[in-house]
Amino acid sequence: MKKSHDVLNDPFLNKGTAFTLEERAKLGLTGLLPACVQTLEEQSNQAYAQYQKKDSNIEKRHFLMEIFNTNRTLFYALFSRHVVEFMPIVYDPTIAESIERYDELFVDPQYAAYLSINEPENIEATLKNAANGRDIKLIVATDAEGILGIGDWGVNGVDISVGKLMVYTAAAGIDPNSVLPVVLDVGTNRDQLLNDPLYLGNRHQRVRGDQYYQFVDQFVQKAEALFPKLYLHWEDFGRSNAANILNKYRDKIATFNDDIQGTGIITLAGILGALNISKQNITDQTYMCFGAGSAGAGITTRIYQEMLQHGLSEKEARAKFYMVDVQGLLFDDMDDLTPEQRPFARSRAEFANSHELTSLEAAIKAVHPTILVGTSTCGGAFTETLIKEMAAHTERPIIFPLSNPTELAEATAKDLLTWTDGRALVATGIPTDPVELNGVTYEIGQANNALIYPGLGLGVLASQARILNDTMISKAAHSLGGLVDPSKAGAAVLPPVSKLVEFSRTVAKGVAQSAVDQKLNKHPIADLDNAIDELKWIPEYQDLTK
Ligand SMILES: NC(=O)c1ccc[n+]([C@@H]2O[C@H](COP(=O)([O-])OP(=O)(O)OC[C@H]3O[C@@H](n4cnc5c(N)ncnc54)[C@H](O)[C@@H]3O)[C@@H](O)[C@H]2O)c1
Ligand SMILES: O=C(O)C[C@H](O)C(=O)O
Ligand SMILES: [Mn+2]
Repeated sequence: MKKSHDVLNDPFLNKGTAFTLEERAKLGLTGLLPACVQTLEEQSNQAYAQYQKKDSNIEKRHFLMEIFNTNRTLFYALFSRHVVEFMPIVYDPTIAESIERYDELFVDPQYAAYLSINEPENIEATLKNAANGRDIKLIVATDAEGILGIGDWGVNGVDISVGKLMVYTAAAGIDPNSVLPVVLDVGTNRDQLLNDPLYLGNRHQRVRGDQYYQFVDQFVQKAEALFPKLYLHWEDFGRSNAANILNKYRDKIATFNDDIQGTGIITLAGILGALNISKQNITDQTYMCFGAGSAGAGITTRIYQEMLQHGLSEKEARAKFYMVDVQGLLFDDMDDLTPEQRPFARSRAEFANSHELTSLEAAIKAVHPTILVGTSTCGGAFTETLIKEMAAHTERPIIFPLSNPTELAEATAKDLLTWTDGRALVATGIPTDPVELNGVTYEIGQANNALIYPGLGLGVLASQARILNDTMISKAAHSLGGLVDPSKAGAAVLPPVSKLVEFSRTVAKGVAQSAVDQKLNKHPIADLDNAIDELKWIPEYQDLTK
């Protein structure tokens, strides 16, 4: 058993002033703490009072990380008491600034595994060292080429893996002892970092091609060999690699790409919520994606799959979708389409003026979409002119500006509701306060993959599913239905973050049941609810002397 400072310095064991006098005597802690023995409640209240005195969001986050780095139980006890308030601080949007300033603010590696493409021979040792004997069931891995919408941040991007895992525990009770944040440091193309004397990562351009994919594969093989119960979450990879990596492994191991699949699920759930309010059918919609990258194409594919499930043929369903990217409306004669864009590229013969459709506004005028989803990283792209043009042709336009962080959102909910006189059905990627308009309070759903990936992960882990397939993913999207009263004026299209813990459990049950129904569970499960509950970690102190 660890003693003295080995206990105090272990964030998984440390209780700080909550160590009882008996524990202090048995663990060699006598005199190493102030005399007063506090309860977890007293510690939480004291920490929260300190938190409230911090002036900026980044200072609030930095303080919370100090708690995280020294006492995981206290951190999650605090997080569980303030989920709605802490999510935008621990996670999106404040995590963007934390990543941008990672090397300036660095104080602790936070039990992450830093894998360098220059030492692939160290992958196994690094994963073993980082696990340190723990039974790792969940890894969030990033190469940080596409952090949120802020792009390539090299090794700084490790913070997105750490932050995503914090949300897994806060939302779904995933045991923090069983998780491992990983960054694949393959270099960075950001000159600001390469020229920054404080930068802590490999100081060279990103490595691409065979060497890159061999490195990723070595990581997967070693991780799967070391951690047999592993669920592997890919996060914020670049558009040219994200889908390739997911497609290579999705039928072989339990794995998931949050930007592609997670956003697809939450956006479908939001659209189903919106159609619940407008009483319209999904097969009557005309869908436009603005920014057809990992998230945009992933969402489009998910909505397309849903239309097939509602009885449309592939031809009928494809006719409902339009993608706009840097080229404007995407056409099938373009030679720079990604494999994920190509199935949705249109024929120029459909338009008399196809060569003029090189902007979002022109595309909207030509197509008159009823659903517009932004994953473009272009802040403010949904202007009043083009939103009014869209709203002139559909009674309840569904408009989701999903780009993160805040300054990159294509529009604000307030503007969208104002410009459409309250008719728009809105969800945003960042948290948005309710909007008051014409005497109605509009609750704004957060279409962020953080509302779905924790429950999805809990479902995969509880069922010990061999893989995560589309049936399970579709089930996750439909599990979020029915949680909002659509008849209430200003109703949100998604359940509120205040119910995140509750609906993460609902999602987990649906996903786990789907895995078992498909016989994807590696071992027999007598009671699924029990299997889920057994995985749930509660932030409360254990008696270390027993
Ligand atoms: N709300 C969520 O849960 C969620 C989930 C994933 C991604 N996102 C956000 O979506 C955005 C994109 O993320 P991604 O992972 O798909 O990145 P990505 O780089 O894969 O895709 C971005 C796409 O936008 C296109 N684009 C860039 N500038 C454009 C312009 N001026 N006009 C049209 N298209 C343009 C790019 O060509 C690319 O195809 C980011 O801001 C990210 O934070 C949000
Ligand atoms: O990280 C988030 O807030 C959601 C998503 O994964 C993104 O990349 O924006
Ligand atoms: Mn992401």
